[in-house]
Amino acid sequence: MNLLAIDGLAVDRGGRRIVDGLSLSVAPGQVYALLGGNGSGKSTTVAAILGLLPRAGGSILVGGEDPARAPDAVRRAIAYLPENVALYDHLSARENVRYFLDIAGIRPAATEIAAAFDAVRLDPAAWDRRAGAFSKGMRQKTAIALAMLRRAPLLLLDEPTSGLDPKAAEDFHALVEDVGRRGIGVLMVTHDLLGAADVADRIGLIRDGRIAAEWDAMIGSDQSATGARFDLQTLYRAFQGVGRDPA
Ligand SMILES: Nc1ncnc2c1ncn2[C@@H]1O[C@H](COP(=O)(O)OP(=O)(O)OP(=O)(O)O)[C@@H](O)[C@H]1O
Repeated sequence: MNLLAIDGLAVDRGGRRIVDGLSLSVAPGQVYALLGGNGSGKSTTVAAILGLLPRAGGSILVGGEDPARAPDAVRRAIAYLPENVALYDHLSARENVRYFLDIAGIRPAATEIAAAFDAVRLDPAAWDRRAGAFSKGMRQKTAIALAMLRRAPLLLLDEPTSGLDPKAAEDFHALVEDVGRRGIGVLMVTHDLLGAADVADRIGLIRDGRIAAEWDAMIGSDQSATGARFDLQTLYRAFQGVGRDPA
C-alpha cells in the first residue's frame, strides 16, 4: 500500500484554484521529490496533506487515512520538517527528543536515543548541547532522529536544503537516502533541481498546481556515464517550461 496517495487534489485559496488536479503517490522506502518554482502550489499541497487546508476536490490518503476525517492519525503517521525545524533552544538534543516523544506517550531507552542519533550522524558532542547553538543541519538531524524514534512511516520535508552550504546539503541527501533504505517514505518539496536529482527515486514537476511531468531515477546500466540518475537537461528544460505546449 502507498504511504501517501493523492488523487486529483484541488485546493482553493483566496477564491482561486491553487492546486488543480494534482496526483502523486509515495511508497514505503521511496524518495519522491516534488519539484516546482515559486508559486507553483508546493506549500499549498503540503498544507492539504497535513490537513491544514480543506480540499475543494480529489482525495488524500496518508497510510490509508484521510487527513480531513482522521487528522490525529495522519499527524501521527507524518514526520513534518518545515523549512526551519523548531526545537526548544534551551534544551539539549537529547532533552528535545525526550520531550517531544513524551508528549506522544513514547519513552525510549537511552540506548535507543543513542542509536537514532548515531543513525542520523549527529555528532556525539552535540547530543547534550543546547539546541539554541545548532546549525540548520543539526536541527534537521535531531528532527529525523525523533521521526525514527516515533516510527513515523512518512517523512515530509519542506525545502530542506535551502540555506545549507553544498557540503551540508550533500550530507543531508545522504541521510535522506538512508532514511529511504530504512523503509520510510519521503516526500521532499523543493525548488532545488540538482538536489532533487541527487536524492530522489522519482521527481514530480509541479506547475500551476498539478504534476506537469514525472520521472523515475535511472538505475544500473541506464545511468549516464557520470552516474547521474536523471537526465538533467530534460529536467532543466521542463522546469523552465521550454517546449511547453501553448495553453
Ligand atoms: N493565503 C493565500 N491566499 C490567497 N492566495 C494564496 C495564499 N497563499 C498562497 N497563495 C497563492 O497560491 C499560489 C501558490 O502558492 P504556494 O505557496 O502553494 O506556492 P509554492 O510552490 O509553495 O511557492 P514558493 O516556492 O514561493 O513557496 C501563489 O500564487 C500564491 O500567491
